[in-house]
Amino acid sequence: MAEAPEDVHADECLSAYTHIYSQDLLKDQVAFITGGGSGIGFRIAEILMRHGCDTVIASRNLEKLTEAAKKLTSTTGRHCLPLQMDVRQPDTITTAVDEMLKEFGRVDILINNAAGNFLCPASALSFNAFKTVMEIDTMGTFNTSKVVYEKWFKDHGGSIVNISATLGYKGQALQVHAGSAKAANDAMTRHLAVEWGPSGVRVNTVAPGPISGTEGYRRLGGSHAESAGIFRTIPLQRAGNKTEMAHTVLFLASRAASYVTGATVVADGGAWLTSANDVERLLGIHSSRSAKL
Ligand SMILES: CC/C=C\C/C=C\C/C=C\C/C=C\C/C=C\C/C=C\C=C\C(=O)SCCNC(=O)CCNC(=O)[C@H](O)C(C)(C)COP(=O)(O)OP(=O)(O)OC[C@H]1O[C@@H](n2cnc3c(N)ncnc32)[C@H](O)[C@@H]1OP(=O)(O)O
Ligand SMILES: NC(=O)C1=CN([C@@H]2O[C@H](COP(=O)(O)OP(=O)(O)OC[C@H]3O[C@@H](n4cnc5c(N)ncnc54)[C@H](OP(=O)(O)O)[C@@H]3O)[C@@H](O)[C@H]2O)C=CC1
Repeated sequence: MAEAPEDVHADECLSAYTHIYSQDLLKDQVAFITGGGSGIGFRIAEILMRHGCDTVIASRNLEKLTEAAKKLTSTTGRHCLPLQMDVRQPDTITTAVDEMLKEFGRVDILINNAAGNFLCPASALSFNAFKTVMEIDTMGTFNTSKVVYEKWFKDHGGSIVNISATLGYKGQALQVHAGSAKAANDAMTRHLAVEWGPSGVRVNTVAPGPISGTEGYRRLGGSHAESAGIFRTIPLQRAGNKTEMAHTVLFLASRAASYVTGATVVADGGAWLTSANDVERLLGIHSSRSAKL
């Protein structure tokens, strides 16, 4: 199996991190990261901070965020502010963005990383379940982008990076809710890039494949897929890791990508190019089953 650079399963901050980009790439900038208290969002916060950035990590669970912010601050020496917020509730976003501007006086980068997902056959998916995932993934991305744009980016410019997924590129069983929501986000990226470009705002997306060491990966049967050898059918023959996603985000967020906007960068080891994305077949689950998974 092809080897993954950096630690594949580390839940803690990276102990021996090797810089790929200049360490002051984001010096004195501020990033707002939704869902930054865990998984890929946490690693994005860490890598951005290791490049000179201060961060706000925002989601629903303040206890988790506070613990994460402590770790991030002590490991990187930059300031991380944890703020409670639900991307489905615009009022909470407004309050969080106001608090960030009060604390830091600016924001340069927005990472729309928060999402909700589970495996469920379309026939068993309730109307409310589909709506819930659309509200978190798609509306949540729009809500947060709009608040940050109105309050800061409109007058100062900025960089937005959305986190999508390649799972819907060919269609995939048990994922109609998440695949639809992420596809809408890819379109949103292009629309907002066109509308907000004249204000100096770049809008891009990173589309991951299976990324190990997160709650999302566990929920979607990642460990099972791994031990069953399923990822060998991916061209790079493995799941990706959080650091690899964070590096792709860092590129798009930074001045290294100053002429890139409206782009979706696929970071999935080539997974969607092969026929290996038939989760139903690979995990031995049948969509005729009516029970929730
Ligand atoms: C990892 C890949 C593994 C294997 C793949 C194998 C091969 C692949 C090879 C190549 C493929 C290439 C790429 C694809 C790979 C990866 C997958 C891509 C995307 C991954 C995305 C994520 O990881 S997103 C992050 C995941 N994390 C979370 O979800 C955490 C946050 N989640 C939540 O808060 C909840 O789970 C929530 C989303 C349900 C929202 O909570 P809440 O607002 O409290 O809502 P509820 O009131 O609980 O529920 C609302 C309605 O939804 C129904 N529901 C809830 N859970 C389920 C379920 N499990 N199944 C069905 N329905 C559910 C609930 O009943 C409510 O509906 P009612 O009608 O009852 O009201
Ligand atoms: N892991 C993978 O294999 C893949 C992941 N992705 C994408 O990467 C991103 C991160 O996923 P991953 O790290 O795996 O998942 P996690 O479950 O670890 O992270 C999801 C984060 O979203 C936050 N969140 C969920 N709902 C809300 C909400 N309503 N308001 C604010 N925050 C919320 C959660 O925090 P809290 O509970 O505190 O609210 C949590 O921190 C997602 O966009 C996901 O779709 C894409 C493809 C594959």
